[in-house]
Amino acid sequence: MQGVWTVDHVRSAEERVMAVVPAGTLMRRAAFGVATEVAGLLARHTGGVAGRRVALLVGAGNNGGDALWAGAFLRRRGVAVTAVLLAPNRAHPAGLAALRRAGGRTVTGAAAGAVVAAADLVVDGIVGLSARGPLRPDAAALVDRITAPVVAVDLPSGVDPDTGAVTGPAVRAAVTVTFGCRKPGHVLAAGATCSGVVRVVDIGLGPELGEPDLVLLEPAEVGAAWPVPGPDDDKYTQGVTGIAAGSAAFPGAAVLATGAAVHATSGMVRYAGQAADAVRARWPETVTTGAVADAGRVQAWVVGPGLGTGKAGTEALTHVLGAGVPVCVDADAITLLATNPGLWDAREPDTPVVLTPHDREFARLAGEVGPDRVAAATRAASQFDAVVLLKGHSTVVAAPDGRVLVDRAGSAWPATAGSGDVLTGLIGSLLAAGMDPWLAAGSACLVHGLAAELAARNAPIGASALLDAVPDAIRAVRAAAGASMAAGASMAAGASTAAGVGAAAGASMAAGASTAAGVSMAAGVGAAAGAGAVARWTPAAGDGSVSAG
Ligand SMILES: NC(=O)C1=CN([C@@H]2O[C@H](COP(=O)(O)OP(=O)(O)OC[C@H]3O[C@@H](n4cnc5c(N)ncnc54)[C@H](O)[C@@H]3O)[C@@H](O)[C@H]2O)[C@@H](O)CC1
Ligand SMILES: [K+]
Repeated sequence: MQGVWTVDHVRSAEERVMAVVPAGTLMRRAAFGVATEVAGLLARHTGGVAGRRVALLVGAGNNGGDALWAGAFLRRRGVAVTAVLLAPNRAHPAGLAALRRAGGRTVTGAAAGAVVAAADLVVDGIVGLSARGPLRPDAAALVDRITAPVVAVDLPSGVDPDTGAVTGPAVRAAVTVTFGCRKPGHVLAAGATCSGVVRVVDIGLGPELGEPDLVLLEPAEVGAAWPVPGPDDDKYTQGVTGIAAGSAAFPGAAVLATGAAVHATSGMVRYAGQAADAVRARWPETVTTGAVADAGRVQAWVVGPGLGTGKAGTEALTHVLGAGVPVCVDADAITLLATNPGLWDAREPDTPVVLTPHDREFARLAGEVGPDRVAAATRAASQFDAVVLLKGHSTVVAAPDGRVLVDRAGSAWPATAGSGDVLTGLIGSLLAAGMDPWLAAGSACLVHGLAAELAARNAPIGASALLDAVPDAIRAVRAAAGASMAAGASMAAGASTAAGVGAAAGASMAAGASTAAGVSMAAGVGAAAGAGAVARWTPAAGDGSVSAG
């Protein structure tokens, strides 16, 4: 898992480190990381570094200081650096002096627009961890003039550092170079999109950071935990998933949710409901009945997709909540709980529940999501004593015990009708296999996003295609896991680290999973989908971090 830390925790860690290192050390480490990334991008994409034009957008604080120091380092490589001072009287004094000593130029006011428009690359040092609200009008007007790729310092300006919310104009970076660790603004809401590829520069905060506030699952760990049959297994030992979904009006939801459970594990799937004929026709390996009461024993239930909110749906929900096994509650079942909270009384005490609302369902169940998606999901998880998977481009999964993970979709391809039914079926089968509900929800989400990318290959898809790609997605995460295990084994056997890393990188590329960079999981798909300039500037696959030197 990769950790993500809130601004308060980053600041505390910074204070502790700053107390024991000479003044200015952290800023110079940070700035050196920015300069390294900028020089690398210039070299790879313009064929050189010396003589290239870099514009620095410099705000009033230390974020601008980082940009100015980075400019000073870039001058040593012969880059033509011009700093646009947005608050000339408050620009970081030491950074400004360093840039000027190194031969960098500064501009203010009306001359700035032309400098920004003519740059080969723009560095965004407008505002960082102290950001409040969107870009101010003067900065927004300059950002509008940018045609070159942007490297954001620490965080794209205009993005809320702790929620990723963007409420007005914001910088859209090709690369964000951040310091010490990822912050929530890099992975949540619109901030995840504005950040582009995130590079983490080690400035020595690591030992002081403590437990992360959020985590990101890695494809390799999902692959390692994915349940597959062992030599002693049969169809029952791997968990029987019950699907209470679909109706005469919506048989498709039942077919999709059941299909996901069929693909996810080798355990048995029982379907119960009004779409039994359609399910049996498409998935002959399932056992079908007309009502949940007749379904027989299962190890987890999925309830809701296409179920309807009438009498049959209410009866099905009441039955599964009282069955004493984990339940994934989705779609119409969420609406039923929202409109009739008394239905919660049917829940067998201690039954693990996973709720999978999108924003409108969440609002019905627990009030408006608001700008802080982590706070909303955490609040609902505690209120309902359930894992809450709040869907979005970045999906937040909160457990009642306070654990929170974020799944940053590598693409928007999962946004298609029926996609949620597939996700629910995946979660249900992982619950039936006995996986921790929070991990089950997060793992299903990661595989679901990867399946969408593999299916789409850069063209729109429907949920059936996504479903068909689930086995390939599972193969990919299992291959990533195999590669890490092989790498670990060879390192333990005394093989060189480089060989291990190379093997892992090769295997994850073969698997279509670009893991540590956390960018598009289907290699190349995300880059190809981006706007021309951004795609051209997407960094080469790397390990997602650079040394501060
Ligand atoms: N504290 C440290 O140890 C380190 C900090 N570093 C840098 O310092 C940054 C934080 O610096 P600061 O705390 O000085 O603050 P920032 O540079 O983030 O912000 C400066 C000022 O901008 C103003 N502001 C807030 N929102 C704005 C908006 N939307 N538009 C325009 N102006 C806005 C505020 O008055 C704020 O004080 C980090 O993001 C990072 O770049 C790095 O140098 C690494 C070390
Ligand atoms: K910034």
